Order: sequence, then structure tokens, then C-alpha cells
Amino acid sequence: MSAVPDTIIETEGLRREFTVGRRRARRRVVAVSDVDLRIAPGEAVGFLGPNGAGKSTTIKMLIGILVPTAGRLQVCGLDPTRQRRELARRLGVVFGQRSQLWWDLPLRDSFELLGAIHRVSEPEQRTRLERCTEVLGLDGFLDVPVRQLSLGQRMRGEVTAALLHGPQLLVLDEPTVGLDLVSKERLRAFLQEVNIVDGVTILLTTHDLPDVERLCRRVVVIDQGRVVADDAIDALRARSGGAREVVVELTAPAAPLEGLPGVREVRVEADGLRQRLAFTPGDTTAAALISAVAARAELRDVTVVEPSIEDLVRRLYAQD
Ligand SMILES: Nc1ncnc2c1ncn2[C@@H]1O[C@H](COP(=O)(O)OP(=O)(O)OP(=O)(O)O)[C@@H](O)[C@H]1O
Repeated sequence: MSAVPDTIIETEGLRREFTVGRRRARRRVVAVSDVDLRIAPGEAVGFLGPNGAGKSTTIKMLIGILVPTAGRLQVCGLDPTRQRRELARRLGVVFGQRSQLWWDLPLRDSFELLGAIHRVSEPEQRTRLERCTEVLGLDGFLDVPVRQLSLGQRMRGEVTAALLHGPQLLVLDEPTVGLDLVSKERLRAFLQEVNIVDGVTILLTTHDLPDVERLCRRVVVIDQGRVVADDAIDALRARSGGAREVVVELTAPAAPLEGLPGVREVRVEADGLRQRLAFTPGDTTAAALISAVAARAELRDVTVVEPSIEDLVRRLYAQD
């Protein structure tokens, strides 16, 4: 394997514009603007944003299939536009609708072709394929032509194809789309192993935020082409208000439990039998809140809920 550089992804002032419309209606659209990113070897980073935010455009520049309008970038120590072929040896990509598999060939043959293209040694290829086959459960469909595979089967094939040559960086766009819950969990666990045990850097774009919670400690959020947040998930939670909720189930319906110290919002459900009390850690604690509720109503059950990163990201989009 080639030497691992200090920074796997480094961009400075990255920008991409497109020209849209015809003749007099022609105008420039700025898809990505001023993106500065530094991702170190071994990191797993979630790259999130609403539709049209500029995620795919950024990824296309990172993997060398789109030339930036301005800015500087290096991926795995290489210039993606000028050294695209060298980069392909260090990079694994699972990118939405684009397949790297041969539609009419059985999955196994696609893997063989990819191994030959990347000049992977036979034993290495065998070891990696065996591991993926076992962990991702490819056994039942290795000899089926790709066009006959379900989306979930194909995605597992795509992930295998992206890993066969032992990349330094794995770029994943919606890798768990079309998978049932069990396969999703299996793939997440596998990707986590690839990241932690093998040290492969992961850049993950997904609308499935549990993927991010499971795999990434850091999240970069992009909106309207600009990075609006780049931080550890925990820090983002704290920064965005970080409201936690104590959810109380009562033995009898009660009026909204307003006026408890430190509570920002009370939401009543099930006719007052369940109430959700949002608070900011620092203002009060879950324990103090539970005692205060217990003094006013009889409790049947209590849970403390962390904000999901879904809420968190939604709030970030709303802020900027
Ligand atoms: N080839 C293109 N020609 C013109 N405009 C484009 C082109 N590709 C992207 N855009 C525009 O650039 C902006 C960013 O698009 P991009 O596909 O990067 O967003 P995205 O974050 O990947 O969205 P999604 O989550 O929907 O895939 C959008 O306004 C889009 O319309």
C-alpha cells in the first residue's frame, strides 16, 4: 500500500460554478463556495446537508470527476484532477446511482475484473473477498448477474468492490439505501470495523442519520454550497442548544407540567398521560427534574432522550 499522507482530504477555498439556462436566460449557479476541509487519516466524517446543498458536487471534485472553478485540493496526497488514475488506486467509492459493477456479469466476475484493473495480488483479492462475502452475506448471489440483484444486494456488492484494492479513503454516498434493518446494521458494523481496525478514512454522505451516529464522530454540514458546521457530533449537540428531554409517563392524566425550573418546553401527549419536558443540561439535571415532577404527579415510567442528530441538523439548517 502507498504511504499514507498527513492529511487525507485537504481543500482550501474550493469553489464550483455551473452555467445553466440558454442564451439570454444564461446564469451562473454557485454550487460550492469557499469550502475548507481537513480530514486526517483514520477519521470517519459525516458530510451532511439538505438536497441541493453541494454535497455531490464537492464529492465529485474530491474524486476527480469534476474540475473545481477555483480553490486548492489534495486527496490522499494527490491532485484529483491531474492524478486521477493514481488516486483511483487509493480511493474506494460507493456513489449513489453510479455503479462500478458490470451490469451483465455475475458479481464475482466484476470483482475479478476490478482486481485486475487495480493489479491486486491474487491472495490479497481472495482474502478481502472472503471477508466481505462472510460479513456482508454475499454468498447467495455472487454468481448472479448484477442487473438481477436487488438494490440492497447491489449496494453490498458496491461496498465490496470499493474495498477490494485496499483503499486509504472510502467515500460513501447513501451506502445503506435499500437495505433492510438487519443488513443495514451489518453493513454499519462492517464499515466501523474497516474504519477502526483497518484505519481506512471514511467520508460518508447520507440522509440516514443513524448511519452517521453509528460511524462518525465528526460531522461537516454544508448548506447552499458553504460549510455551516464542522465539529464533533457531541460539540454540535451542545452548540445547537443541546436540548435533552425527560419523558414522563403518569398514572393519571395531568395538566401540562409548566413552571418546573430549567424546563424550556412542555409537550403533552396521550391526553396528558405522557409529557415531554425539554431542558438544557447546565440549566438543570434530569434527576432534579424527575424529583420535581414526582412531587406534582405520580410517575409510572421515565426516560431521558438525547436529541437525535436529525433534530440537530434540522436546527442547523434553520439557523443559517
Ligand atoms: N451539472 C450541473 N449543472 C448545473 N447545476 C448543477 C449541476 N450539478 C449540480 N448543480 C447545482 O448545484 C447545486 C448543488 O447540487 P448538488 O448535487 O451538489 O447537491 P447535493 O447536496 O448533492 O444534493 P442531493 O442531496 O439532492 O443529492 C444545486 O443547486 C444543483 O442544482
